[in-house]
Amino acid sequence: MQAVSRAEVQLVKREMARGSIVAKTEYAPSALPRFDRSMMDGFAIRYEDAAGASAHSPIALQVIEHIPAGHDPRKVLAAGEAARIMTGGKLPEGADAVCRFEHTVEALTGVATTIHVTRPVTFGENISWEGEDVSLGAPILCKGKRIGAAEIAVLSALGVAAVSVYRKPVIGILATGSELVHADTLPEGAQIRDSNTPMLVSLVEEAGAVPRVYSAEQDDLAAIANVIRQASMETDAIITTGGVSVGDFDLMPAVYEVLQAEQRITKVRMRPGAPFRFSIYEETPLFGLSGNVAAGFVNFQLFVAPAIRYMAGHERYANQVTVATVSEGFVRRTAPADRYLRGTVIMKDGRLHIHIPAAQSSGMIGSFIGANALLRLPAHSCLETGDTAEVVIYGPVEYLPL
Ligand SMILES: Nc1nc2c(c(=O)[nH]1)N[C@H]1C(S)=C(S)[C@@H](COP(=O)(O)OP(=O)(O)OC[C@H]3O[C@@H](n4cnc5c(N)ncnc54)[C@H](O)[C@@H]3O)O[C@H]1N2
Ligand code: MOO
Repeated sequence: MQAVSRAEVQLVKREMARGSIVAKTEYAPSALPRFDRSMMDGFAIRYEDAAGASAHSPIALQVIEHIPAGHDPRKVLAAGEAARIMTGGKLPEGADAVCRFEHTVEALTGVATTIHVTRPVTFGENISWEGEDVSLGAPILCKGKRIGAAEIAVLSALGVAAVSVYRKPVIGILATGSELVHADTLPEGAQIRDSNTPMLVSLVEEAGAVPRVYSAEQDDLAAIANVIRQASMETDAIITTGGVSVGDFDLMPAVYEVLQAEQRITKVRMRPGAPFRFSIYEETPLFGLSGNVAAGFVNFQLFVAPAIRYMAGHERYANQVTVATVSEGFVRRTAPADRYLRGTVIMKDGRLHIHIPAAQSSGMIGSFIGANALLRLPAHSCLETGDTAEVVIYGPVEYLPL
């Protein structure tokens, strides 16, 4: 990760912070709830007053006031008294429990001045005490963690209007290849629709960054170099697809030469995605992915996603690696070089299992539908049904009932 750096810290409005990563741990400026409150519709009482109450020998209490949510109690509750209180209502001084309507008689009319409690309550029953949810000074946002709906709810409840987060990195995307047409264009002859660009837009967003799509006069070295020059001034990193292998029109190596980019990685010993390249141009990282759609997907998950998460400020930016058991129906396989097999991991009987489809070619994307993991088959190893193997999980895992 030395090759990429964290984006700068900025203050953003609470509602704009969703999906961003916390740059500075935030502490609760006040307690939640702000006051002792009722969790049920019922009567605030002194718990000792209801000791021994039952349906056969109910205990009578005098109703002294009515406390809807949002209203301050006006009276102090004494022994033998009750205050009609609604869920969320502020507990009157002197009360230490709430007896719900269902455990009283004559309660539901709302006008009774005396109620009969038919069940004892314990101290604090149906009460949420001040600070019980979030105590004053407790950490509410932790550095390096992603902000989601729950964090935004807590910030709102505490009135925190803005938070320090890392700016979401902007990632340039450039698909190369003169055979490509836009996904909405009807391809003619041997043309193909560009599926890498929309795929990368989604992957970049999933990784917590902002995609910016570029286009260049295709298979024109100077034009591609110019677009990269321009993009390097507007983005934090650039992803290209295609043209990284040894074909007659595979221009990316020549583009890096023209740009005098510092080439750090020119090939990786794995499939799919062997021709992956990583370079630095004017301090901007350039990820050169294979044009083969599955190869590009694998390159992205293994190398680009962790780098983006790092730039975005994630504390745990590395891929999630664990082990899973290969499910029924897998045809025994060996690998001359490290191989990543796409598959679907599920949790069953308390263990992770992976189903691996037969279609594993670098140019095929169909078998990625519904997949959530890549199984690593190390070079010169053999894999069959029932074996356990290392898996990189990149999507949500379904849990089957036990
Ligand atoms: N003689 C050799 N040929 C190849 C080698 C090799 O070592 N020697 N490597 C193979 C491997 S492995 C891969 S992977 C591919 C990599 O090719 P490139 O990354 O240079 O990609 P392209 O040639 O530009 O395209 C490959 C394939 O993908 C299609 N493509 C390209 N861009 C898109 C896009 N945006 N959306 C959808 N599909 C795209 C393109 O039409 C090609 O079919 O090279 C092997 N060859
Ligand atoms: O490395 Mo390439 O991605 O196998 O086909």
